[in-house]
This record gives sequence, structure tokens and C-alpha cells, in this order.
Amino acid sequence: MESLDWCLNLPKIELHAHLNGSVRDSTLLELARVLGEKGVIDFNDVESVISKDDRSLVECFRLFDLIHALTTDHATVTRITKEVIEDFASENIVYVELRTTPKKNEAIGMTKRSYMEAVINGLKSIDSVDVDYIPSGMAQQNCSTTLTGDAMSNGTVRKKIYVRLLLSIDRRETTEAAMETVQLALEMRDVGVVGIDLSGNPVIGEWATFLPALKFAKEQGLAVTLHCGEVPDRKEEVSAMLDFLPQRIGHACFIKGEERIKLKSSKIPVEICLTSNIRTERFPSLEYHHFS
Ligand SMILES: CNc1ncnc2c1ncn2[C@@H]1O[C@H](COP(=O)(O)O)[C@@H](O)[C@H]1O
Repeated sequence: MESLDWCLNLPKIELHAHLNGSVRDSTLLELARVLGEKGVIDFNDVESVISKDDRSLVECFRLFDLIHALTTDHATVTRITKEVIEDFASENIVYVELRTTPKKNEAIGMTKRSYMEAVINGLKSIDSVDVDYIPSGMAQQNCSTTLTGDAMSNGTVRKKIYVRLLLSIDRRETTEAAMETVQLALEMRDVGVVGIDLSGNPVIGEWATFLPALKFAKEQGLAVTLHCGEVPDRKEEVSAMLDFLPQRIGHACFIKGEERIKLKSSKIPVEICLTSNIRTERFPSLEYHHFS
């Protein structure tokens, strides 16, 4: 318990957080209950899926589809962004790179841009903690709060969290859709978008589909991080991803032999989450984890 307190109190940075992977269970259940009452879903089925702790990677992506059905409207995207950042701040995260996949839904007038605007509105709506999401050198007037004024009004220094955004490309997307996300990221650099992530079900999609958009992102100075080697037997794709020299890669659970040597010599930093890898059954236990 003591060490848990120590960990909670320690100022931390979080470099691998998916917005819809960080939603409070209580919020998901509340949203599911509302849709259940409307007869859109069967609440009991959804409740058991949401409340389950460990799940395989395949189940995990099914859960994401369910979460998206619950969260993908503008008001809810704003709400979950606010809650997720508040939760990180409460655990003493001082810098977070929050990644999310911009989504389109014509039926509710949602474009990738309006989805991201809903995210920004979530950042702006936080008042329990100071949020800095505008990179230095950019106009400060959009900042929701600063360390002056409110921050010091009652004589105590409030918590401050720096938030930067990564736009994710889902491996189900086409080259055109990926390019649209990169364009959007470029247009939103002044509101804290710093890079692009490639994520989604690792057994879907081809590296070649995303390469043009990722190359363009890199040429334009956006940082790129790739989910890489999350499933076994992806030698060719892993090799091509490493040759691309992204700023970082995520997970890297199954990188072996030549690719492992390539990764080491390239010095590409790896984002590792022991909890995610164990919970999604990448390894039977920590002693088998590549980090050990
Ligand atoms: C467990 N390992 C993982 N591997 C690959 N992609 C993952 C992931 N965890 C999450 N995502 C990606 O993030 C999306 C949810 O957040 P956003 O809707 O973008 O905010 C998922 O749909 C998936 O594309």
C-alpha cells in the first residue's frame, strides 16, 4: 500500500494513453444504462463486458467498438476528455500525450474535425486543475487557465497538467482516410496536436496502406509513433516500421532476432505498458514479459 501511495504521489509523464481506452467504467456504465433504457442495447450484456478485468486482444477490440458506440457523440467526447484528464491529474501525471482516433459519423453531423473540436472543448472545460495544451510559441489566449489568477487565488498552488494530442490512424482506415487525419493534425498544431499514432487491431490492414500518410506527416514535422510488434509473426511489417524510423513505437512485445538488433541499434524509444500487455494476454505473467 505504501508503495502504491508513493507511486501515486510521484510526478509522472504518460506517453501512451488512448482516450477511449481511459474512460471511467462508471461513465461507460452510465452511458450504457441510458442506451439500455432507450432499447438501443441490452444493458445486462454490456455491463458484464465492461466490468470484466482481463480480456484477450481480440475481445479488447470488440470492447472498443462497444465503447465507441457509447461515447461517439460530441457532448460525450467532450465529457470523457474532461474526465480522463482530471483522472490523470489526480494521479499526479504532469504531462500527458493523449491519443485518439478522429471519427466521422454523418448521421449526427460528426466530422473528424468536429470530433477533435469536441476533444479540445473537453480540455477547455476543465476547471479543477490547470490545463496547458498550447505548445510554447503558440498563442496563449486559447489556454483554459494559467498558473496565475485562479491558480493562486486562495493562496494555494493548483495542480497543473500539460496535455498534448496525438491523432490516431486506425488500421481499418484507407490511405485517403489516413491522409485526412494527417491533414487535420497539421491544421490543429496550434491547439496542441504534436503527432500521429498508428493503432488498431494489429492483424488488420497493411503497412503500405498507411505509409504515404505517415511519410507526409514526418515530412511536415509531425512526430510519429507506431503500434509495432504487438502480435507474433509480423517480421516483415516490424522490419519496415523500424526502417521508417518513427519517433517512438508502442508495445514491441514480439520483436525478435534481426528486428530486435535493428530496434536496439536504431535507439527508437519503446512505450511499454506491463498492465496492458498482461491484461490483454500478450504474456502469461510478468516474468515472460520482454521488459524483464
Ligand atoms: C491494447 N493495445 C492496443 N493496440 C492497438 N490499438 C489500440 C490498443 N488499445 C487501444 N487501441 C486503439 O485505440 C482506440 C481507442 O481509443 P480512441 O478511440 O482512439 O480514443 C481503439 O479503437 C484502437 O484503435
